Amino acid sequence: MEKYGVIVIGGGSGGLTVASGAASLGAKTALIEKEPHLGGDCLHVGCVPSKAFIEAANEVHTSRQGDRFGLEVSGKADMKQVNRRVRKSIDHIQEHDSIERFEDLGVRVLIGKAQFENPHTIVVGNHRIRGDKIVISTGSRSNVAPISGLEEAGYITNETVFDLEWLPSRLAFIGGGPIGLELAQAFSRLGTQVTVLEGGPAILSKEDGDIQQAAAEILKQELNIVTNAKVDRVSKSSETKKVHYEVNGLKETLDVDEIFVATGRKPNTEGLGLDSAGVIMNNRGFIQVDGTLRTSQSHIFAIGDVNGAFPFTHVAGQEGKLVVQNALFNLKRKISYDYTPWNTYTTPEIFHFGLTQEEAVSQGREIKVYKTSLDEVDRFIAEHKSEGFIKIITDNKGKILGAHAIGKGAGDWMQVVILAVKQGAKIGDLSQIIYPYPNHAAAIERVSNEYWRAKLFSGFIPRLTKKVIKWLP
Ligand SMILES: Cc1cc2nc3c(=O)[nH]c(=O)nc-3n(C[C@H](O)[C@H](O)[C@H](O)COP(=O)(O)OP(=O)(O)OC[C@H]3O[C@@H](n4cnc5c(N)ncnc54)[C@H](O)[C@@H]3O)c2cc1C
Ligand SMILES: NC(=O)c1ccc[n+]([C@@H]2O[C@H](COP(=O)([O-])OP(=O)(O)OC[C@H]3O[C@@H](n4cnc5c(N)ncnc54)[C@H](O)[C@@H]3O)[C@@H](O)[C@H]2O)c1
Repeated sequence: MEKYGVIVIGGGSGGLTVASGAASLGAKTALIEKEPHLGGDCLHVGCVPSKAFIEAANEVHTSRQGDRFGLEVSGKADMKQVNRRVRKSIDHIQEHDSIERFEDLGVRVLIGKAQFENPHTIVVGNHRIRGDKIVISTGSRSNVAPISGLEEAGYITNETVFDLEWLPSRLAFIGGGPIGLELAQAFSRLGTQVTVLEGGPAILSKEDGDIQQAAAEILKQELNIVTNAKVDRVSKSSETKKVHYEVNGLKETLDVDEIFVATGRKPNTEGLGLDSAGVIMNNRGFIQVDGTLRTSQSHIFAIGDVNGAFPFTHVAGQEGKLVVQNALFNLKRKISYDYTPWNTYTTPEIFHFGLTQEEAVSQGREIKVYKTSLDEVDRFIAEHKSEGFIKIITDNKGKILGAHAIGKGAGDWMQVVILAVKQGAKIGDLSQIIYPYPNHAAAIERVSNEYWRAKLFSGFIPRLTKKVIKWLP
């Protein structure tokens, strides 16, 4: 039986980070992936294709608005062309995540489904391999809500949408989280009539309340969004799919050509033989880990979506880097999610960092909230893209507890705040750096000026300066 220092199960965002890190540091490393290619969900059915699809849809949308400048644009978007562009983006990045590249790094790549035989032994096809340390990074998949008639009528998810060869005229999205909304808006921009049925009282339930409200107002210009929608069943008559739902006690039926289900995620743990490994799961069905990302077996780690902490590519990567150290050097370093931001790539983009106002209040903190509309920031005004705002939540001393923004490119220009907080800077420090005029990040300067305005131009300081100025010659 072949023996390895580290065996990684799953060649996606988390697994690839561990495999390359462990091999580069000299550990004998094996990587097991069930698909014939590496890259995982993010590359094949997640982040990359969705962002390529969104960009294609945005280009179509912008072209259609050419009439504002006297240009005539007509015609229907060709889904085959759109998805060909999506494929091109995947193929480009696939080169970086190729099996050959990992083998060149010294990783033994085994293609096949991994199954634990015992806590140290894994079976993959005809191979039985043994690992001193094992890292599970098998990701997640759509948790399709159990809706009567859905299976019979058929539906699409992020796993099948990028293979569509035709553009649906009418599309229902069940679920108003980031997966649903990013793609719902993209379809709308390609020319589809889109309805989003969200079971909860608001879309984007993890966002700050003000952001949720603003996002709903903006997105409603392009999408029909129904909240508190209880989807009872789905039926099909000839080519039309019917979604039967109830809202505020009223029964409604929505006729569509296709249904996209985006009702959350569930971990890929089936068939892994976790019982044989002695690895236990938490009450949500995700693999239970401690702060060092060790499972109930101290030599087995679980990272990425499968541990249910934060389902993002950058988190899987961050966890992977920590596990390389903990696994190889028997360290007990703990993961910190304190500086974990995320973006939602709707138009406009949404940036999320730290506590929401609701979370800060529920923790009983005394907070101050600074908010500036983007229609006070010159660049957004010049570009006619001034929808949105920036909001920073601090404690009484100006320490940043949360930062949120909705606006053009917010996911990029708000990065400044993450660095500032990481360096221990407070809100006041954000106005002490120079923002080359007229960049978008000046929104940060503007909101931090609010802090100084409150501090300097009211209360004791202006009373004092008034007196000093009076006595000056
Ligand atoms: C539509 C969509 C858009 C998204 N957009 C973003 C975004 O913009 N930004 C962001 O940060 N995140 C985004 N995400 C989330 C992101 O894709 C995941 O958080 C990330 O892929 C998780 O990485 P992972 O390593 O845990 O899992 P994955 O990258 O999915 O890798 C898991 C791998 O394990 C393999 N595997 C599973 N079981 C076995 C087994 N038994 N044996 C061997 N191999 C196995 C799988 O085939 C897969 O390759 C998006 C997700 C979706 C669905
Ligand atoms: N830009 C990004 O970083 C990005 C993009 C897409 C996905 N992701 C990741 O993927 C994860 C999963 O995204 P998601 O949108 O599938 O999940 P989610 O859990 O965020 O949202 C699912 C939504 O579906 C609703 N829902 C559930 N059952 C329903 C039903 N029967 N009827 C109507 N509504 C129902 C829920 O109330 C919820 O609002 C996200 O948490 C995110 O971390 C990230």
